[in-house]
This record gives sequence, C-alpha cells and structure tokens, in this order.
Amino acid sequence: MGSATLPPRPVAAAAIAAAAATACFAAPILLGCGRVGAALAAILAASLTAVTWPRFATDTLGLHGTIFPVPAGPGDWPILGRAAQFKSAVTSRSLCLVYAGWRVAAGARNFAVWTAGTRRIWVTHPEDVRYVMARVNPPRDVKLLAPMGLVISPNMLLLTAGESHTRTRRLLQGPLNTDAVLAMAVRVVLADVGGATGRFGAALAAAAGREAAAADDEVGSTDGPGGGSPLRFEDLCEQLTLSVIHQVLVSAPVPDQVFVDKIHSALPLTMAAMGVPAPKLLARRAVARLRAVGEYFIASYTNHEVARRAAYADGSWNPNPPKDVLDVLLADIDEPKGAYRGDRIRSAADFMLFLSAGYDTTAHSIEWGILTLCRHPEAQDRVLTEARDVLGCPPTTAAADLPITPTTLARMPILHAVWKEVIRLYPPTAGGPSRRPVANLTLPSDGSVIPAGTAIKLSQYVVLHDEEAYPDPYAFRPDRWLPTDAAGRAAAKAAEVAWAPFGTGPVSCPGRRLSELEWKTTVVCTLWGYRLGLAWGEPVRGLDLVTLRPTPFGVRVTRRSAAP
Ligand code: HEM
Repeated sequence: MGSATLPPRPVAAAAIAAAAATACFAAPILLGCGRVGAALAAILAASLTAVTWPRFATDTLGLHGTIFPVPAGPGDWPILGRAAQFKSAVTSRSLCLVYAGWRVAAGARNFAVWTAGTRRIWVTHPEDVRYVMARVNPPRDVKLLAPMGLVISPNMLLLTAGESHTRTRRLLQGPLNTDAVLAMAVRVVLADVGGATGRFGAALAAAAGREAAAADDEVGSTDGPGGGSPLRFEDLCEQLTLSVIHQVLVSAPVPDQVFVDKIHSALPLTMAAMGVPAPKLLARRAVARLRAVGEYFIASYTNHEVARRAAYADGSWNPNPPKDVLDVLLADIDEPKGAYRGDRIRSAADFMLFLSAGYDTTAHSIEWGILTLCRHPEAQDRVLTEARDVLGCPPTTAAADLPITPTTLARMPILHAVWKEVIRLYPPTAGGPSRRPVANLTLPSDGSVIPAGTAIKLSQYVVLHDEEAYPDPYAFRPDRWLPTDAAGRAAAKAAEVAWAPFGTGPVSCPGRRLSELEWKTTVVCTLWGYRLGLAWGEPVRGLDLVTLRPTPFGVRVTRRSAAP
C-alpha cells in the first residue's frame, strides 16, 4: 500500500463527484438526444458513478461500511454491499474474519476500511505491525479507548501516552513480574484446578464421575452424544483468572459474586459507551452505568487500602519487600515524589484496569486451549508425556501436589509450542491495538506513508494468520515452533517475527508472563488427571467482541487410569 493508494481527502472526492454529476447531466446534451447518445450517456454516467460514488459516499457523506479498495462482497452495490457485509459481521460477532476477508479482497496486506464514519488503516504486514507497535509514538487511539477510563478516571495512566505512562509502567511492570508474584499465581491455579476443594478441580472431578456413571449405565445419558453431562469451561476459566489477578493485586480472594458480576459488566458497557455500533443516545446510559461500576471499584480499592494500612500499623503485614501490587501503590502514594504523585483515584483506576485486562483475555485463551486439545487428542498425549518426564512424579500423584513452578514449566518446550500455537490461532485481542500517529508515519515494508492523525488498526488476527509467516495458517501445527532442521529454524524465525499477540515495545502487555503461567499450569493440571473430548461436536465458532472467545462448547471429561 503506497500513500497514493489511500482514499482521497474529502475535498478532492467532492470535486470528483461534482465533476461526475456534471458529466452525467451534460453528456446527453453533448452527445445529442438520440438513442445512441442516451445509451452512451448512460454508460458514461454508470462508469463515472462506479468510480466516484464509493469515495464520495465515504469521504464526503461519511456513509459507513464502504471500504477502499472495494472488494467483492455480498451484493454489487458499492455501499449496500459493504454495509451488509459489516452488519452481518457485527451480528455474527466475527469481525476479525471479515477483516481477514477484506484483506484478501483488497489484494494488499495493508488497506483502508471505513467504519462508523472513520477511516481506519489496517496494517497487517508483520514487519509493519512490529515497527508501529515498537514505537513510543504513535500513541494509542485515545478516541477509541477513552470510555475505558470512564469507569473510574478519564485518565487511566496505563492507557495514556507520554511521561506519565512511562513512570507508571516502570512502577507496575516490576511487581507483576517478580518471581514471588508469579510463583504465587501458579500456586493459586494449582489449588483451584488441581485440588479437590478448588472450584475448577471439583467441577472436573464431578464431570468425570458423571461420565463414568453414564458409561456404566446401559441406557446412557441423554445429555450429549458421548454420555455423561458435558462440562462447560467458560465460567470456571473466568473465575479462575479473576481470582489470580485479584490475589496478585491485593493478596486476597475475590470478595463475592457482586464483585464478579460488576467486573463482568464493565467490558460490555465500555463497548456500548464507545458507540460502536450503539448510537450516542444509548451510549449515555452506558456511560452512567459504567460510572456506577467505577464507584463500586473505588470503594473496593479504598477498603483494601484501609485494611492494609491497619495491618502495617499493627505489624501483621510487612510491606518490605512488597508482596503485591497494592504494596507498591501505597508506598508510592506515601512518597510525595512518587509516580502517582499521591493520586488515589488514579491508582484505583489502574487497579480496575488490571482487573479488567487481566482476567477476560487469559480466561478465553485457556478456553481456546481446552477446545484445541479436545480437537487434538495426540497433543494431549504429547503434553502429558513431557510433563511426566519433567516433573518426575508417578501418575498417581494428585495434581495439586505436582512440583509445578515457573522453573519447571520453562523446561516444557512442547507445552510452550502448544500455548504459542493456540494463541496464534485464537488471539484474545483479535482486533488488535489501535494507534493514531502524531506525525506522518513511513511503513518499512514498502515505504508508504500514513498521514498524521489517521486511525491505525494492527490486526492481531489477520497478521497471526498471514500465509507467508505461517504456512497453512488455519491449521493447528505446534511443530512449527519446534524446528528440527535448518529450513524449520528459518520458518520458525519468520513465525516468531510475526507473533506479537501481547504487543511489543513500550506499551506491550505487562501481564504476558502471568497469563502464560496461568494457561500452562491449568493445562498440565487438567491433563494430569483427565482426558478431554468434545461432547457436542463442531462447529465451535469465534465470537469477536472486545476479546475473541469461543461459542459455548461441552467437554467430556474422562478420568485417566493411574497406569502410565
Ligand atoms: C492472553 C492474555 C492477554 C493478552 C492476549 C493480552 C494482550 C494485550 C495487548 C495486545 C495489549 C496492548 C498492547 C498495545 O497496545 O500495543 C495489552 C496491554 C495491557 N495488558 Fe494485556 N493481555 C493479556 C493478559 C493480561 C494480563 C493477565 C494482565 C494483567 C496483569 C494484562 C494487563 C495489561 C495492561 C495493564 C495493559 C496496558 C499496558 C500499557 O499501557 O503499558 N494483560 N495486553
């Protein structure tokens, strides 16, 4: 995509359209009023309209859903076809697939799309995506992200640009990634998934019990073709990841169901407040409800702060070294020259941001992992064999007692390859980060220029299915990450360059390690005791709104025999 291929500015489009309109009316006069003249005039008008109308409609009238270059779509109408395409993508919640289709139709790796009156450049060339993400500027697209801040403060530090972001990032990235915090996160998952008393572990055991009972029962169960009563993972995964991030933040379990419900409501409300596709009128109500959620979280944060300070005072808690993110925030608030400069509202805002960014994405990545393993029993066997080798425990060991730590997990390359491949196939932030350059931006792949101020989308989904970087891109092939020869190593290198589902550079995801460890611990603990299989068959589709999640699926859970 060169700068010359971008749609013209509105003034130019209006001029073209005006010229086209004049030509349409003038042609019959110039060509005479005979039948041949009329036919020629019609052809001229039609071709001019075909050329100019899509640009005029989008640039000047701001009609939505027309994209340039115009790909084939349902219906040949330049506007209605695109609008229909966009509407069906929104209602089927599969926007990422449509963007992938548009990319193919556009015949370019980078292309422009008009949505909701905004021209957005979709950058999906792996080299360009990495280049844009790695720069301090362009900053994030504030217009798109502002509603997130409405929850508590319009100025969530980690979502802003500039010096305040850098300071906050320096402050918070560390505590999220200390050995102590990561080891604690692994222990929380072990207790929940591996332990019989954990919610996740109890659900697995109960589902396996139902499966066994159904197998013994000649009549069998009517709940699913495989018998038993299939297990649904979405709530289990969300509760698990929410409890991990809550522990990491304040060393306490999630207080109650009200808290869980509130956090669940925050993301859909944010979407509604963004006004995509809800009109502004509806968004106002969403904003009010979002603020109410924010007040609830400020109160929750304040309660934790009061309790922690009381624990400091009576000596029951020593903040040195800091044991969670709250310790770091409080130390900073007490230090007049700290990163927050004593602003409690802002620290509550980041508390809320960590909560919302830190559970949903990881929960869906675990769900996609379970689904993929159900589809590929051979991958279950490989992961389990590797885990048994590395952990060196007899198969009779209870999952909760396994010596799973960040160090032992790091010695499992097959598990790592499966994790990477699942995240590649189903990137939780499928739409990808957005940016708005402060100056003209030259893309490295072909030297094309994106003008300052243009909204840019860096589509994770599209780039992670790029055919050049990932041959056979829709297939689950963990071995692409486990090269055995020189050709494989070269391919793995290209795959690695394109793999940035957590972003890269100064605003990349600080929770990547945490999320990876949660995923791996959950998978090893689950496979240690159970075999997994799909109960209701396919298709399971992706739902793409804010995060990419699978449509509901049921899993048959069968207890493994203790024999190796
Ligand atoms: C599979 C799980 C996850 C994925 C795919 C993911 C992905 C991302 C992406 C793509 C970004 C934006 C990067 C950019 O704008 O260039 C981001 C930012 C962020 N993520 Fe994650 N994330 C995940 C889990 C987590 C977890 C567990 C936490 C909490 C500890 C977290 C906290 C954050 C925060 C605070 C930011 C903003 C960073 C900043 O502004 O400097 N994420 N994440």
